[in-house]
Amino acid sequence: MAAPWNVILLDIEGTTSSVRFVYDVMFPYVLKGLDSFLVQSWNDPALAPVLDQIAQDAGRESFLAWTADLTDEEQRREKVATEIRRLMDGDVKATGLKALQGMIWKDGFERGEMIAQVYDDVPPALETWTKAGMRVYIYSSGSIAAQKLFFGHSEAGNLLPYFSGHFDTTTGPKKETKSYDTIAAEVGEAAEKILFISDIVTELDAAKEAGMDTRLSIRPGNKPVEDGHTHEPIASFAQVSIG
Ligand SMILES: CSCCC(=O)C(=O)COP(=O)(O)O
Ligand SMILES: [Mg+2]
Repeated sequence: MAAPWNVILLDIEGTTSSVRFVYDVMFPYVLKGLDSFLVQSWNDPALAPVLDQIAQDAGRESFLAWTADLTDEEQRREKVATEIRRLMDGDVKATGLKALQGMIWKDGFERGEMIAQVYDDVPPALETWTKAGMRVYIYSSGSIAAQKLFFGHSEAGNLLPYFSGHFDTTTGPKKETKSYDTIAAEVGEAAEKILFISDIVTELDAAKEAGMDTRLSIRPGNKPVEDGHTHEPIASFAQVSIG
């Protein structure tokens, strides 16, 4: 029997990997390194668009406009650091914050200070699905750069060869149907031929509204899910039946 989907689209936190790893390892790494990263990278041209994005996420036109009242670099860095801490306190999935986190995680993954946790059932499922001819994509609030660092440096080794591509919030928010329309168009598949797996019901609702098939990821430490949703739960990728 042919597989019911041509594409499998995966969330990361709460789906391929534990919420605990993100909150206990990855986020503290950012908070610890934030101030020194900003000092060291302040004149790095790669930081400028990220600072503009942080300002835009805060409702301002640009970093220059956002910090126009400040007189020196140190004050501007402090404003950025305060905003990053505020966003992280509220677990806001803002695009600028996620881009900055990815830049800070780069050293951590590349130096071996962090190794990404993935559930044991994930690598064999990626192998099975891709061998069966399906394409696998990631859609996470984590930036595409961060996703590549994460899966390039996982406990199971480099998992990047399994992925046909990556999506983040630059495609659109994960709780909006339009984002899933865009992803379907970009991967060149009818939405009905795409399975999206996530731990967040509102993300799955948006994907289903776009016509995608869905599975609700139930992993240890995930936020409890209220009854009344319409998504088939799975506790392991081994439960995804490809026929
Ligand atoms: C490499 S992603 C790190 C985790 C993260 O920052 C995040 O926001 C994950 O969100 P998800 O959409 O994968 O639940
Ligand atoms: Mg998630």
